[in-house]
Amino acid sequence: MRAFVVRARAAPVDSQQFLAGIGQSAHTEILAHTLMNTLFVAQSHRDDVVVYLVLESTSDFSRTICFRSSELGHIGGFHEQNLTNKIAKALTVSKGMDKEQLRDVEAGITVRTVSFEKLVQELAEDYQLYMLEKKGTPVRDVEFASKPCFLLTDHIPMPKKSFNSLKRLGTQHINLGPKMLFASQCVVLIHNELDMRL
Ligand SMILES: C[S@@+](CC[C@H](N)C(=O)[O-])C[C@H]1O[C@@H](n2cnc3c(N)ncnc32)[C@H](O)[C@@H]1O
Repeated sequence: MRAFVVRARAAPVDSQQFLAGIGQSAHTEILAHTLMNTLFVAQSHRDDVVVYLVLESTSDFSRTICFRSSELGHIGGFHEQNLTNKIAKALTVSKGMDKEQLRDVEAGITVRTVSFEKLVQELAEDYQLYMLEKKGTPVRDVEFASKPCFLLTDHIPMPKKSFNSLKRLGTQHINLGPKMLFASQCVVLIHNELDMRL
């Protein structure tokens, strides 16, 4: 199993604001692009992937939308609008939720009011955490654990205080090369690196 967490610090948890953020300063389209490249391959989807999108621009709780590739039904197409609509639907379902509640959205998709910090604490019990960042170990020198979980951000960097808590959870840092890439490009390289080692 491969897990990916995208911490989207600029993404609104209100579904209308989320949709309005496409192509604007919130750059919510990043989430659709990353979702596309983590879950799908040509003519199919990967069957061993779980993706967590953590949307943090909120006046109450972060929303963590989870996509499990093995449980997803027919998604209805790979275009950006379809994927952003799936995220917006999960946000609508999450309206009025209290802290740390979970709701089902549709097959393979759930939404939780859980923070990034709490989520990674939970994931660290099952997975080896790897943070994608330019100062990390070159990916080709990394020996991956059997259950890796990759942590990425949107265009806003991980806050400094998160580095200490991630360190306590044994997070390793990975570099994917000299260029600053989009999160959606990082996940393709990670998948490919793992695919080549199978
Ligand atoms: C567009 S980048 C984020 C840019 C952000 N402004 C920053 O300075 O970190 C999106 C995600 O991809 C990761 N990333 C981008 N290029 C990378 C590279 N060459 N190696 C490792 N991670 C990378 C970043 O760490 C971040 O999690």
